[in-house]
Amino acid sequence: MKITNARVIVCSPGRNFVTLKIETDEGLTGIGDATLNGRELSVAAYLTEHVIPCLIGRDAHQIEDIWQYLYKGAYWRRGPVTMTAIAAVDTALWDIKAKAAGQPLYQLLGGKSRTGVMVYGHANGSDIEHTVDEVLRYADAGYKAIRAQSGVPGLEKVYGVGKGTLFYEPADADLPSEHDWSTEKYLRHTPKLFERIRDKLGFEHHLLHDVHHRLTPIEAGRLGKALEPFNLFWMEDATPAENQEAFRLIRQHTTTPLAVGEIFNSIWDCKELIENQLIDYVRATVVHAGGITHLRRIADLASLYQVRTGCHGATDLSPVCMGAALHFDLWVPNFGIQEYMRHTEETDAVFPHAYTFDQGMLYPGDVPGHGVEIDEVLAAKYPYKRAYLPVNRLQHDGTLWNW
Ligand SMILES: O=C(O)C(=O)C[C@H](O)[C@H](O)CO
Ligand SMILES: [Mg+2]
Repeated sequence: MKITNARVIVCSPGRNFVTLKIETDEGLTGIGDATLNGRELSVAAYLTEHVIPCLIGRDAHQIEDIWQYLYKGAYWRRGPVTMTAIAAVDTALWDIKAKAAGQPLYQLLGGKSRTGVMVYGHANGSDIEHTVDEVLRYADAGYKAIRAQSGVPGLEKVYGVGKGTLFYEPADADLPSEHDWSTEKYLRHTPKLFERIRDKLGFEHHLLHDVHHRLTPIEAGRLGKALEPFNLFWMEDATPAENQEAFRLIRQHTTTPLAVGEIFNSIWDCKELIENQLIDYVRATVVHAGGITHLRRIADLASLYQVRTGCHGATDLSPVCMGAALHFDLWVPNFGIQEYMRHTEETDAVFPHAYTFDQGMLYPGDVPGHGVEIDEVLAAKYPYKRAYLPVNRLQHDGTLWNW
């Protein structure tokens, strides 16, 4: 089956998405997500100018060979733009292969390892009481696992706190908006938040928290220790992970489980973290980590060290990534949890999908392929709009910090 055509579709139904569509001489098509939040057009150009010309005429069934060809063939290897572009090709080809087989994608990976995919939702509020109410609302909606983020007294805007809707969207301005940050205020506040949530909710539900790279390793150790009585499922991105060794210091101080990896794009970003058992969950997902083909390699390495998966699933990953990730999740033996931030109605309309939510679980559906399509006519009604994530500056002197 030959690849006859491929094209990039950029649209903004509520937020920006980049989608690659591959066509074959047998009439089968497949799509892959290529969205890199805030840098969307770089991946679109990379695909259009540098990747698509290499695909035409190749055998769509040779997924591994095409993966190696694009990875080694680029010479430069790795990096978010390259790996997102490769992921889009890889996802579209798995979609085509599964459609050709007349099977849902999870069957080609090895079949179901579980009945459904446990997800966590995002509860957030302007203060502790508001966040507690939101957590209870998520519990009432059937979620078994809930991430809690709250506004911090004395800070105007913080990561993870939206405007009270289900659709938190941080890429909110055409140039980065500026937030202020105080580690001291955050560290004083966060244990109180989880104490109050456990008081009201009890211990039946999983609770998660995203530090979003804003602490140093020793501060993260302190927070992890302070959160131990509240039994977190994980503390995420406790410190920036470019230096994988940094996690050793956190581990020395706390038994709160650690998750990291939404910004990783290859196995090399997490090799030491996994081999030294410095983390418990790896958060890489299909779109930014080289597609199903590469994510599977990461998960297999992780399984040797009892590290489980916890795929990233924020709104900037399109329903195409979510669909593919759910097939991966249903199969992967060392599955942990899947993040699930709901997309807007406009987004869902542009990307009709087979996956469904019920009682805190997602199900990828049983249609052939990954089960997500794109309505190109509708997509054309939502042109690209530049949108950036915010930056953080230290409140006391304006130093640029991690957001
Ligand atoms: O979903 C999460 O855990 C995030 O940290 C979301 C990220 O801020 C978002 O995907 C950045 O584009
Ligand atoms: Mg995160």
